[in-house]
Amino acid sequence: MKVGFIGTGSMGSLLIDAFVNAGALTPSQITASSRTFAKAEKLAHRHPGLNLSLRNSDTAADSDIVFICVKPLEFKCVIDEIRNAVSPEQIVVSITSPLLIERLESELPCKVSKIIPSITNLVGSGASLCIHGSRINEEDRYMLENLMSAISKPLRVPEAFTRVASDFASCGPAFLSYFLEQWINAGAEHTGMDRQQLCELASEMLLGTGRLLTEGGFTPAELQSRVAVPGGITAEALSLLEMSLHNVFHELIRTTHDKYEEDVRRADALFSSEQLNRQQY
Ligand SMILES: NC(=O)C1=CN([C@@H]2O[C@H](COP(=O)(O)OP(=O)(O)OC[C@H]3O[C@@H](n4cnc5c(N)ncnc54)[C@H](OP(=O)(O)O)[C@@H]3O)[C@@H](O)[C@H]2O)C=CC1
Ligand SMILES: O=C(O)[C@@H]1CCC=N1
Repeated sequence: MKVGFIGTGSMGSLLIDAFVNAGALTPSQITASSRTFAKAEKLAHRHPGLNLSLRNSDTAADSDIVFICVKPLEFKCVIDEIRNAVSPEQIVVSITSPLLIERLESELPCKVSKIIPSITNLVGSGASLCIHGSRINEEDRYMLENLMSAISKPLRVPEAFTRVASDFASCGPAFLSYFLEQWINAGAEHTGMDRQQLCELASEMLLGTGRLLTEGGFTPAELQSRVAVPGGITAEALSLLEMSLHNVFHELIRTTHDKYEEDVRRADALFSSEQLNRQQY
């Protein structure tokens, strides 16, 4: 199996590092191209044997599966470059959610899926969200999800729920890290304890909490009631959080969904305006 990566910025290189480190792909199975070629060269230096292409169309033509790892508004440019280089048996995977499957299928003559990774996949953890297009068959699904299972827990989600699922799986590490950073800073400022040590404590706590929620059989509500002894310190602080953060999570979901809708519209408009031009001439 040959796998291509178009765009070796943060996520493109993370996926290549993760697949190679997990032994799921050898460097010689991979071809990469990127706008700033030096970023692709850096990867080839890290993974001797990895193939580089100057043109996205060559990356696409050389691969059974092509991951497109660019930002939503950069997508059209890439699609225009690869449209004539892919054939019906190849699979193009978008790692960004605002490009809709319907749009990708109408623009490309091949099979398409969206697979939304997470920074947690770098350490072989966290989920990857799989949304498969109508041309993907059972064998393709198995191949894609088997590949993703080397670095993550692949979960199928309906396209309509991509945003909320991605809020947790992909944005979540940033949200939780923000929460921890504020908490660590406050702890250090109030008590004088070393930030680094607090960060170590917080990180171990997060890891343990994740394990209790996955392997330990706890729900978030059960964890809270087990820790917060009646009349104790945790209960007091939980009441404060309940009062202070009550509405924040509804607003968070609204915010991510509004931005997503805007990105869908803007990414789609790039394709639609050209379609209109094509119809006029
Ligand atoms: N960051 C995250 O945790 C997650 C991100 N994603 C999605 O991944 C996508 C990429 O994000 P991220 O990797 O952080 O972004 P980056 O900007 O770091 O990476 C995008 C890369 O694509 C390159 N690029 C842009 N246009 C082209 C082109 N026409 N041909 C070849 N390469 C091109 C850019 O080149 P140049 O270096 O010149 O800018 C850049 O290196 C986003 O859409 C995001 O939604 C999904 C899940 C998690
Ligand atoms: O911030 C973003 O747009 C991307 C989507 C998921 C994680 N990062």
